[in-house]
Amino acid sequence: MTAHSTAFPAPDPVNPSSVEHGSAPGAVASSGAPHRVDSEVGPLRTVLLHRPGAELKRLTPRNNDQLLFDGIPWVDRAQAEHDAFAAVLRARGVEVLLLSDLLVETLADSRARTAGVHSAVDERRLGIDLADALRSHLATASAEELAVALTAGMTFEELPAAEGASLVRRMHHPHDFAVDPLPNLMFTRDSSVWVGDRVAITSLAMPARRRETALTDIIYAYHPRFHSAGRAYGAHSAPVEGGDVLLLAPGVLAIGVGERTTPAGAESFARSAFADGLAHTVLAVPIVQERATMHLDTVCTMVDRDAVVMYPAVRDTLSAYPLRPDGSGGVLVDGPEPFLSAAAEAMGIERLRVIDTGLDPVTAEREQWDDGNNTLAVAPGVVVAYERNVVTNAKLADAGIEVLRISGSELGSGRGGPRCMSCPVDRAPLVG
Ligand SMILES: NC(=O)NCCC[C@H](N)C(=O)O
Repeated sequence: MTAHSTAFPAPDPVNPSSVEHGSAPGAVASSGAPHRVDSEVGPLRTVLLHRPGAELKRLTPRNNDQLLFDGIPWVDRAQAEHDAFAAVLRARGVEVLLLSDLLVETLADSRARTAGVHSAVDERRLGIDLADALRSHLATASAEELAVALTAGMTFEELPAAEGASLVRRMHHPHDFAVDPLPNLMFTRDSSVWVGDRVAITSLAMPARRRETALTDIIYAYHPRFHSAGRAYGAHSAPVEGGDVLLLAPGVLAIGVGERTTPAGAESFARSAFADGLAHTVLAVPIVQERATMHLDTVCTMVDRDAVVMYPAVRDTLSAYPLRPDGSGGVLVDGPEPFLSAAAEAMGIERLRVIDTGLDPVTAEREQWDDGNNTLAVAPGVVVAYERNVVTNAKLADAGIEVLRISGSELGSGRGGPRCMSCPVDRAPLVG
């Protein structure tokens, strides 16, 4: 493993994001890193996916609600669907990075191992003795074994055998989780987001997902490919999830505020982006606090440099509070104003087009639930979408958008589509 040499202080192994990142909270000097994302639709060059694995096998009818799944996926089929998704991207020349591969490579670094073990072992749940035993066990596990424990979790019956009596072990059911699984890890969009040449480790709102950012944090801190990448935003700040962050144009962000991202999260993300020179305008966009609209990207995604696909039910009501820097480290707040005109103004275009999906309200509601509006652009006017959203896809095609259809019958049970399942790490700039 390459030595961890950066232009900024080495992270604290048990808390990589604790590094002091420059002037504003979460800010560092520009790294000149080779990764950069300035828009939603610039030709996609590199993307981070997570092929679902053993963590999905932890889902049962007793825990699926708490673990944020609407059903119990058929795991082999979900993996096949995900492989097909990755293949579609590769066929378009996209470099696909798989989170588990990066994690195993990262865990070759002893500081990453320390941080990974620290994130997984919860002394409040295990008690001192069991926590110590688990730490020792994981400390000697191979990188591959540790990566599985970190992603799929561990049950009490999977803990290493121990001498003596432990009340904790004796009173827990053998199938209780000693380390929680992370079945939502495949929604890589939410746990980190690139803005310009910096990566923000987000702050996830739901308890079932919080530990995901420990993994993205150590990957970006210690993987040789990323360890010099600049950071944006503070990983332990107010909740912001990547599904709420849309890069409408270079310097223009929209941040959904609803079930996941809070007003404080949107405001501090904006403050950090302004301090780092990553944005001149952030639109804070209120969305209904419901599961169906958990993130902004469940109702609106960009399909071209000046066009979005949007859930018709919100088209006329979506609003925005434009935030701009006040020049002395603060944030000026305007609005609320209609989202579409506020976005167009900030983007410097005459109009932000909404592809007219013209759906009847029932079909629109069904296809929104199945992530019809959650498309991933691989280039301007070219998007990946779930094939099941037949009507939305047909309307997109009618409007001249090339739709690369993928199957999501099993993947969709986690309530996330192609955008949710992808974290763009590098996009070519938009020219012209
Ligand atoms: N950006 C997204 O909309 N991500 C989908 C996340 C689905 C996951 N089951 C969750 O509830 O967080």
